[in-house]
Amino acid sequence: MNNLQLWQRYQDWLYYHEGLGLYLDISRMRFDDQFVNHLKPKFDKAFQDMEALESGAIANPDEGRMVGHYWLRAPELAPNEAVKAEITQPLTMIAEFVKKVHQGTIKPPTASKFTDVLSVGIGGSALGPQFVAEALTDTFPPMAIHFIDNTDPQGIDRILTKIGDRLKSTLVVITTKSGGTPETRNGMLELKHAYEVKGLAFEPHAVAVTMPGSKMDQLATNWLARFPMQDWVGGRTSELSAVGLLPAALQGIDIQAMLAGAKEMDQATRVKDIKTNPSALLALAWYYSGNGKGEKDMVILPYKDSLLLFSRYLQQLVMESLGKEKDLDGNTVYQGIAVYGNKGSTDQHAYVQQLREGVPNFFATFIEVLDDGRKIPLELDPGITSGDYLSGFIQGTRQALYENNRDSITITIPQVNPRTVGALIALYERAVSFYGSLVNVNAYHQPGVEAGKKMAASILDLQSQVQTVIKETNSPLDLATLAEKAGSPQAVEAVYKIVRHLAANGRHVSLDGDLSNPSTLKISAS
Ligand SMILES: O=P(O)(O)OC[C@H]1O[C@](O)(CO)[C@@H](O)[C@@H]1O
Repeated sequence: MNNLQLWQRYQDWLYYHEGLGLYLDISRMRFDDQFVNHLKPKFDKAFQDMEALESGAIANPDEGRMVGHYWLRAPELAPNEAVKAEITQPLTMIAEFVKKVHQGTIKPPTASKFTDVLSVGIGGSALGPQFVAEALTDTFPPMAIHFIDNTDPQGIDRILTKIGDRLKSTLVVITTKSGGTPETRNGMLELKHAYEVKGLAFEPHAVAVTMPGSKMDQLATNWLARFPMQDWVGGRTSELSAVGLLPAALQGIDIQAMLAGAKEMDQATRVKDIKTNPSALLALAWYYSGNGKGEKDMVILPYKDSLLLFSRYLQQLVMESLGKEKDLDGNTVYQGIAVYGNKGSTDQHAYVQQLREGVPNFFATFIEVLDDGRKIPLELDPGITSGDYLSGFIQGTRQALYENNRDSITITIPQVNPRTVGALIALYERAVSFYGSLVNVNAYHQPGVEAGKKMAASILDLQSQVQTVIKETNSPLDLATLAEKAGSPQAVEAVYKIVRHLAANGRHVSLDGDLSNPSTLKISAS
């Protein structure tokens, strides 16, 4: 196609949401009308599936759960009054709690006000709050936010050192839907210890966001507050539940505007017509690009620093939802779409070289923000500002990729603000739902993550056995004997890795022998 034909294609496929000022352009994906017609029956089913899901169907069949994250921004659509109350009550609780924290009516025992928020959680209990904090926090927010999203002691210490004496005025938010995630539990225990070391009580500084009745909920009965998480909201779609709204509100972000933006996008994506439904257009483009089998990766390139974490947020939303071995009929399908990205134009000086010329196994998604965010533009060259450069780079890269047969989608928003961020979240949540229907997978469970968790637990059990054997044995042992005495003769490699880690951390284990030849090693207590 020549430039004028492309311009026509651009106009033919351009989606514009007037209320949100959001544009979606899929003209640089090379599908044709025949492809769209071919997908129409699948989309008819996807629209029906969405309607059923929004009416309260058990959309997550193997966990027997409703999937209701769309009701979070439209409680009036909840299937019954009880579910509606599960949405509205936490919203009232959050508003009241945050107001009192900001006023200093709710305050820590040894300081006049809470100054900082320390959020502990992982996966869906961290990625949304992190993305939103990066995207929307003011330069001088009412409370600074920090995150612990791992069980890495060095990472935890780094945050604690940064907070320093302000620990006494830090509000700890422990977020875990299930209430039993080990990383989050460890973060909580580490913080409890940190408060104790400073002679402070942990409980009056802590709140929990978790499902009522969960382990964490039971632990938190004497904490400052508990905010319920709904059973019918999955972790990766929980940003607009208490999981994301509480920390956002504490940072002074307008959470009602986030909800409103998401609601507007939900409404726009209830239209049962591919061409005028932006989430359907995204799902269509993904299906086209990867042949309905995820053959191409999704590269997310926002040309705006504050959207840096969008790709990380989408990584979980898309990959945990769509990355499935079996389809809904039990066939082995190995579905999914790999997601990665960072930000432009920064990435142009890193991996865009491969995108333009290397293995063509991706499609790009550019996110463009019209407002440069400067009241007084500064011209660096005659008539040209930094923002003009950014705008030029996004156009240039899109064009350079297209010329070399690399497809792309472009989403344009007027500004990064609570409304557009809420809308972007909803846009992708619903695109994932549609795509899940198109490829017939359950987008709402995550059976695959359990295997790694179980294996990690068995390694920790083995470590306890190994430590007991080492402590009780006077003479050095080789790895095979140690594994045998620990009751796992087959697990020599695992035992080797356990003792190597213990030795590296001064945990009363020494390894003697040739480190490049593990079978020569003798293990003893030290
Ligand atoms: O909020 P939770 O229950 O601690 O879970 C955290 C994350 O762990 C997962 O269950 C995967 O292990 C995600 O789906 C979830 O977002």
